[in-house]
Amino acid sequence: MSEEFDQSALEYHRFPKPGKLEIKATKPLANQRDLALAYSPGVAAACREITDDPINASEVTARGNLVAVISNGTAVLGLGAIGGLASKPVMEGKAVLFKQFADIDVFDIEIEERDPEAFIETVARLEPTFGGINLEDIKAPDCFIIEKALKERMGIPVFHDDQHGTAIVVCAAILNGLRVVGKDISKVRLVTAGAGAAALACVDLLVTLGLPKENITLTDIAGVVYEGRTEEMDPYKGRYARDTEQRTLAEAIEGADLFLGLSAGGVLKPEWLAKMADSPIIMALANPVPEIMPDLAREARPDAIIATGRSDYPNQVNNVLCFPFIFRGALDCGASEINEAMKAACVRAIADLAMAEPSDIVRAAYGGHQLSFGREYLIPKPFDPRLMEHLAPAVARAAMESGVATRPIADLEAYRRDLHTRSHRTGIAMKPVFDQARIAPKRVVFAEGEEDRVLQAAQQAVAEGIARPLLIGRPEVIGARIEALGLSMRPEQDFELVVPCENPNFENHWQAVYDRVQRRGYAPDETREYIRNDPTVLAAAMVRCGDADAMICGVVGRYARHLRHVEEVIGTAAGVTHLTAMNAVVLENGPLFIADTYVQADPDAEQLAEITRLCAAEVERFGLTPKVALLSHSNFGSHTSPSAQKMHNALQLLREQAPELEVEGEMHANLALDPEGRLARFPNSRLTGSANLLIMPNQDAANIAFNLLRMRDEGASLGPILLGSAHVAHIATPSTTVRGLLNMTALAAVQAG
Ligand SMILES: NC(=O)C1=CN([C@@H]2O[C@H](COP(=O)(O)OP(=O)(O)OC[C@H]3O[C@@H](n4cnc5c(N)ncnc54)[C@H](OP(=O)(O)O)[C@@H]3O)[C@@H](O)[C@H]2O)C=CC1
Ligand SMILES: CC(=O)C(=O)O
Ligand SMILES: [Mg+2]
Repeated sequence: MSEEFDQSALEYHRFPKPGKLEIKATKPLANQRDLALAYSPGVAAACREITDDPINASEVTARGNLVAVISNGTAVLGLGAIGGLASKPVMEGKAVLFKQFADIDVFDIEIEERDPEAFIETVARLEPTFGGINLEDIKAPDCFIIEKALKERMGIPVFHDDQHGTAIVVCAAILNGLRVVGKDISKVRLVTAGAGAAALACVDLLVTLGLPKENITLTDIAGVVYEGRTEEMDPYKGRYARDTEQRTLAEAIEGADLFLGLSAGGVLKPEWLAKMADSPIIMALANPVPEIMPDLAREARPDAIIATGRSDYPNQVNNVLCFPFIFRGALDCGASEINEAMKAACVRAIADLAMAEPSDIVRAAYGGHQLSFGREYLIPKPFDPRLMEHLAPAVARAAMESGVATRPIADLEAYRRDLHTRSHRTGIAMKPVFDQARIAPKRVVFAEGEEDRVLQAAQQAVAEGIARPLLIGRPEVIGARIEALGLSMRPEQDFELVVPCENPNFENHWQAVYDRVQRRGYAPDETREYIRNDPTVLAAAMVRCGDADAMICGVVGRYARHLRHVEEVIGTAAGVTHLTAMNAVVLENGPLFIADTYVQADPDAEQLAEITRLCAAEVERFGLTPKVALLSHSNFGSHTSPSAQKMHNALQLLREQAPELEVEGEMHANLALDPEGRLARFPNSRLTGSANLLIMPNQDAANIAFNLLRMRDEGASLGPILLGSAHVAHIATPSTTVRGLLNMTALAAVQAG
């Protein structure tokens, strides 16, 4: 690892606050009443709930979602017995991974105690605090004794991550690796470097999956684990002691199909690899330095599949793919333990997910690399947002079927959907829209049907059952891109191809367009060209003629060009004078809508009133009551500039046109979002609570505010949502993600309903 990288890691840990964690309150504590509820006397009511029935602890405390990551620092990564204090960065790190990947809260607990019995006594007494115990970086064989005793004594899941988390991920990777090289698990030979916590758990699980015990050779610091060896032996490795003359890893590796390193950096020499069998699988999983660096292994054996525990090489085999999700499933069904059936379910779920279509978010997180199942993509990536929704329900189902779930989940499919929503923040805002779209899926035509993002969004729309995509493009290009992206949707069955040069409804389409544009200077011939050459025009014509229910364009090219086509061919709905565009940023407490971000550059008061009405109606689709603030540099008449005056006038118009609407203005942005500040400044405000729809005086303000918030909030955003058109049409932007397009598809389908 370079010095520069180490320096960056230290800065990451030091600034802006030391460490990686803090505690955050989930309830307000702003006044005397909150204090009385949170603490004495109110808290006593919560205590009594638990004394009445201990199961209520998961309802009135954070326990049901709280896991202890506990270590005594005796086998910290591959750094050895560096002690509890020095292990703290790793344990804080595990806590962050639990939170980030599965929304599980963690207290990291480092205990300075190397005697297993004393350690067991300490941990066993923590049961009231936690919903689960994740033991971490405790050396073998102590970890076996500790885990067994704690499992017996505690009524909550106890899981030694370095054993079982690692074994689950390793087994998924090996099963998939063998699939790639076409070898049968019952015929392969395995040699390990390491015979400790991780290695022994891995070989145990591999044996249950069908790898014959006699095909396994363990090696450790003293070499091959053979029958009769006395040095550095314990009964746990003794189970795999072999009757063999081999004494070193260099000898044992001969003819092996699999190398599994869970020991220390650099113990595998490149020159030994030549002796391995054809297409060997080399898993060098010691952290942070693997048993062999992948480039050296690749040079020595170009035919090998290579994996490490690190994120900077392909095939990261690391227990992070398991522990957040196995605990998510176990906690959510109140599992009293994590048993063999739950582990097996997790192995299968990880292995299967690698073969499903990779997600756009994973691609984005990994620099847009092509990720399809194969030698360099054996198992999913840690940033794959699908992990939680695939693994946790599989684990919960296994817990329920094996009788260890104290709070069984009645509807596992609804649970999966809920997890999906939790792993995609925009999903929470979009949930009511998706639910509605599923009721009667509509035909949505995509103008840029050859684009990768469109194809991925279409695939997801099919999988979610929210729309039937119609893709404009060349069949051979669309087919090739579907193949390259590893998507499973098929023409006719899942989507329709719309080929511009073979358009059977061309006559209808051109006539419909001509009706709209003949007075805009287009001759019949030009109109024909217009449709043939521009897929946005064709998509608009299809919607106009009823051959599609809604259209989406704009993934390529300028917004203004697409807008012109939509205005020309589709136009505004009856009673609407102008189109308008609204975006939303999804904040922690819900979406904040902003308009007009793309269409009207400098709307007057009349136009602002229309924008507000269109946007407010759309906000309701998200299951929200619109609360509108008309924003300005002026605060309730503090300025009389023309732009302040127009916001004031818009308010008067809205009071007449939509008297039921909760709208106020003109006001500063901070007061829109701060009800108490607003009340102090202007007690007669008719807006209650925080505004969820901000109407800006012009497009500059709207677009700038939206993009600022979007960057601040790491891109969780919706839109642009085009409003006021005679038929449903949406114009994406070149930066719209697959998820953004999927959200637009769901919205379009619902609007068309
Ligand atoms: N990628 C992943 O997800 C994970 C990786 N790991 C990595 O695996 C390694 C082992 O962890 P864990 O099992 O928890 O630790 P343990 O201390 O329980 O086991 C370590 C094992 O490695 C052996 N070993 C240590 N040094 C050498 C060496 N120089 N040559 C040969 N064997 C050696 C030890 O031998 P002996 O028994 O003789 O002491 C022991 O068998 C660490 O590097 C850790 O980072 C662990 C968990 C997950
Ligand atoms: C990944 C992990 O848990 C370890 O290296 O110890
Ligand atoms: Mg570990």
